[in-house]
Amino acid sequence: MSTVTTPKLSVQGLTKSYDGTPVLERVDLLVEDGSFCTIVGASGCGKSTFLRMLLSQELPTRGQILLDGEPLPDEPTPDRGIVFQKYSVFSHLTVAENLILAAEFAAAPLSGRLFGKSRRQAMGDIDEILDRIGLKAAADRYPVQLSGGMQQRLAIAQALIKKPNILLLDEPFGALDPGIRVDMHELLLGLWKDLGMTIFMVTHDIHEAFKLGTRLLVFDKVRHDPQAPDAYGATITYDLPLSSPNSSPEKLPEDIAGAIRRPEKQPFPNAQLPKIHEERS
Ligand SMILES: Nc1ncnc2c1ncn2[C@@H]1O[C@H](COP(=O)(O)OP(=O)(O)OP(=O)(O)O)[C@@H](O)[C@H]1O
Repeated sequence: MSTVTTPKLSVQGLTKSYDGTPVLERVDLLVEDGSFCTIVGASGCGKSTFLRMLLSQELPTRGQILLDGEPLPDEPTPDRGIVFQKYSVFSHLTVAENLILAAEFAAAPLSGRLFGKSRRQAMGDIDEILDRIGLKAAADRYPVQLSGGMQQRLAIAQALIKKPNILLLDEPFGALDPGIRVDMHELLLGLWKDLGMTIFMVTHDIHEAFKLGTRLLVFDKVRHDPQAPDAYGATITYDLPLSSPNSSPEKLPEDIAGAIRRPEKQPFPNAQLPKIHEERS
């Protein structure tokens, strides 16, 4: 007897336009709980917009997103955390104080304050997270006293304090040196495995996308009018499983690699439509 499981996320006919200009068109996607989806695509094709819709920071123009089979709430909720390339932590608060503030707003969005048992619980969570992400010794430092990698650890901790089961990462390591990026990859993979989150991560680094993801989503336009470059939006043109040991960016078909490299406004090199949901051999 087969059992049917509800996907963690179901994206159905998602379209987003700004002032009538389409950015994303008819995006369809089913994502299982615990997946690590890496997202690549030309600059300006709508990757961040897609993440903001998963967070409910933006509402779709058409279509819908279901979370555990239910329509996504209209507002961001603590079960969905986000980390940006440059996170604006409060510079006048220490590492620990920044985390306390994040915990307070997650637990008590209206008052922004925690008292008694809830506060003790939050302090325990903060201690555990600081330990987990290697910032315990820096708990009393101010952001200006942290390296870039440490600041991104703090940004990740701020998202994790809300105990999200979906973590959205928008080029989180884009500003870091290559050596620090490798450390951050290990940290992120460890957190993903231990905490069982579903992750969506936008990156411009195809090697990073292959190394971290269980699934690669390529955003691109399937229709393009050279006379009207903004006439059509992007969608998911390739959806590749990355679990095979043979997965490698070097084996990427040239039309996918080209879609990732191509600046968004540049016309398509040929009129051929990319194949959707193609799997590599
Ligand atoms: N709030 C907004 N109002 C109007 N246009 C917007 C808004 N947000 C994004 N856009 C436009 O939507 C398009 C997609 O932007 P988005 O930031 O999602 O792209 P991206 O793929 O994440 O780009 P990049 O890789 O350069 O970060 C861009 O043309 C952008 O100018």
